Amino acid sequence: MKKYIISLDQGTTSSRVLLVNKSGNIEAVAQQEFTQIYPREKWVEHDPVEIWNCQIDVFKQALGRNNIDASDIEAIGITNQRETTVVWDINTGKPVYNAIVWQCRRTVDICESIREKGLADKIKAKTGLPLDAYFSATKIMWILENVEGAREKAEKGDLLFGTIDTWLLWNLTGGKIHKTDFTNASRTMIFNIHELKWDEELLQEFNIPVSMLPQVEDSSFLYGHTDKELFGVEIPITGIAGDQQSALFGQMCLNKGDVKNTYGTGCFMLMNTGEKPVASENGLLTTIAIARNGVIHYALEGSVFMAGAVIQWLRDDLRIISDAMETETMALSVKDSHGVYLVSAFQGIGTPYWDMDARAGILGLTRGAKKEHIVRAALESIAYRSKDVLDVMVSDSGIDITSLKVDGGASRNNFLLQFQSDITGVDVIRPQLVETTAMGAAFLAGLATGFWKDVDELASVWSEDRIFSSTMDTGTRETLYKGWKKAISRVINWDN
Ligand SMILES: Nc1ncnc2c1ncn2[C@@H]1O[C@H](COP(=O)(O)OP(=O)(O)O)[C@@H](O)[C@H]1O
Ligand SMILES: O=P(O)(O)OC[C@H](O)CO
Repeated sequence: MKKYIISLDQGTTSSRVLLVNKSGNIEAVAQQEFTQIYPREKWVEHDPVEIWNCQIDVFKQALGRNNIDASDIEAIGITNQRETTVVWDINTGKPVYNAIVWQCRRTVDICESIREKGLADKIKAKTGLPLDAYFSATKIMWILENVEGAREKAEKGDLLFGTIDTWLLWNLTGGKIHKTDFTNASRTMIFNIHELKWDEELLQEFNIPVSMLPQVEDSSFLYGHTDKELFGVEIPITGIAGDQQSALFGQMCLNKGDVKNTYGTGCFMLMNTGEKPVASENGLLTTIAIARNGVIHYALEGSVFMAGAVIQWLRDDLRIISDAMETETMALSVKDSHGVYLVSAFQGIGTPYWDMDARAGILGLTRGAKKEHIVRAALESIAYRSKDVLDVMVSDSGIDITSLKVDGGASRNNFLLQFQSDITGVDVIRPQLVETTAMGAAFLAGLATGFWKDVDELASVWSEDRIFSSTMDTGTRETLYKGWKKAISRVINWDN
């Protein structure tokens, strides 16, 4: 019996590898950061070759440091930063341009010209996504229009497109397999989430040749085997999911109404809405949660751009803390925020306000305000923004949320989670393993091979660390949240 599942977690700033055993314990972790490329204001790129090398290096490190033989690996699961776009030449395997990262705003003008053609509603109806530069479609268009010779090659069928999962899969299989899974496809803005295929009409509108696109498969599926050259043995690759969907699965949010919130640089909240897609009236995305055994589950997704990043700002720019860990003690050293609110609209504000002209502010300061109050207000702002998203998720889905599973770096902060519960009135559940993103891909890979028999077996792997329940009375909750809404109203449209 093979001993391990390997999870490759290719994130926006680093590549990680986790080695998971049958009991669901993590036996080894390796991680490496890679270069962020900012060629111009608001442009963000990664070098796909560096990403590949970095991912394979950490893979080999994880095996080498722990004396693991590749023949002991049952299967590989891949989870990845989503939307980030790579286009490469089928003949050379070389990218024709850097990867255009999900954060990159270079295609805002392309989006505007698509909007002028009156296509926004159609795009939302077909793909579940608002027309935005965030998603892959306009990034592919940009490469085809701006990289010399790319359009001609693409028309001849010589170029391939992939999100990062597809790029890693292609390289792991020695250039043999060009596939993706439904969760990643649902982030491209060219995938019809109802018909479950690339949308011919949108492809025509965007002038993207269908020959570039990967075949779409279930998230738990035998995609192919690693090239023997890499590890001396051929290891099956049997799981793929975008990182937020992988975290949803890793949190065992398998049923309609289950919700998770990941507190990282930003916050991503996803609710499993079951086998039917739910359209949002309030700026949430409708996306594919997971595809297993031929069954699709959909999700509603809301995101907050600045969450843990606010804490980094306090540390690196305001310099009122030296470590993120300090914020918990500082916040607890004062009895409240002393009326201070911090709205972290540094780059505009998303769900449900969607105002790119909003700017950040620290409001309600009096002469008695201390840095502890500002730190507390910063942590509270993460919880207030998550409540903003949670409230519209309830109204759009018609499903009452009674508990919220949490993960991500900032979910280590007990003050934050207690305040999250207080301000929402919802139980906040932190699992023992906060590596849920990587675990989700490991679970998907292990389920496909029978390493784990079924999800019931996995349910015993997931265990709770702590539940935070509200101790705040309704009156206080309402007063505080009213103050938050007032603070929001002051920063809206600031830069206009
Ligand atoms: N104890 C803490 N309290 C508050 N924020 C924290 C704490 N520890 C880490 N963070 C924040 O969490 C983020 C890192 O979380 P992580 O899940 O690694 O993010 P990402 O995957 O987006 O890089 C950072 O922005 C950091 O400021
Ligand atoms: O790599 P992360 O954790 O910042 O996640 C990025 C998201 O997938 C973008 O949609």
